[in-house]
Amino acid sequence: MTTSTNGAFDRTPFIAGNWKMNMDHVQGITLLQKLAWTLSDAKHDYSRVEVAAFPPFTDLRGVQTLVQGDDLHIAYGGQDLSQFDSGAYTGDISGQFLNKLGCKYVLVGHSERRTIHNESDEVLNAKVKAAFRHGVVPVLCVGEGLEIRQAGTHVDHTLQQLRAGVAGLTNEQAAELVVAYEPVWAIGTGEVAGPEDAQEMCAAIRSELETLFGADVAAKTRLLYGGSVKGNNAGAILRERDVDGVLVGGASLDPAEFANIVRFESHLVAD
Ligand SMILES: O=C(CO)COP(=O)(O)O
Repeated sequence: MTTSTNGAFDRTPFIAGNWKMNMDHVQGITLLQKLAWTLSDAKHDYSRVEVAAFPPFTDLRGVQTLVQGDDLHIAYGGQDLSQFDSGAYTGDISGQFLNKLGCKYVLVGHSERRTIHNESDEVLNAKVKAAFRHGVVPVLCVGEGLEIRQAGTHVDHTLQQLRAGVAGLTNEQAAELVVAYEPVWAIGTGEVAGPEDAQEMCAAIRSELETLFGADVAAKTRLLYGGSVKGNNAGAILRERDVDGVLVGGASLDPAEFANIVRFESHLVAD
């Protein structure tokens, strides 16, 4: 169980929606508004389960205006950032711009960026540091492809990505960091890793963080699972001891479904 003996979660659960390249800025506002209404109707307690959205860059200003105007407690962030601060980097977005737009978080090293944009571990480590430099918390994504899973080397592979991504961080930064384990074979395929697969990897990640930064830090870092998470499987995954949240793709585009995932505790009680 994620819950400790006193019934409280060890770490605040974090439910995040990665919209990927979906939702223009008008559609994005509507989606966020519907999500906020649904959660408000359900009297969701945001201090108990944190909610975040990762819209496309072009939506962020509208999201900021809505969140501020309606005093929403939904956090938001970019899906990527530049490893550089400013200058001649056409098409890139600085962490400083994200901070200015009120982004609390930013995704770093999503598998779609690692593969389609060939982002190396070295670049991703620079992006993690750039995020911290600009006061934005990185959500570092790690995870193996199908061949690696079939070869049985998925833990080694994922921990190697982790070590490269967090190299040079301070203990304080490592405690604040969020790590998302997203096995590539489970992304957008409907093929969800079993709760025990998510737990196996999250436990291995936590133990590696303990080796690198000490037990106090590792006890604070939040670890997410991502890959075909839906309302009907989120509860079982989130029940695992080392899984502190989920990073949701497709299902985050449906406000009712995503709200269902956010409210996973009500399903646990019903079990
Ligand atoms: O990549 C993901 C989240 O970042 C997962 O996507 P799906 O939930 O659509 O499988």
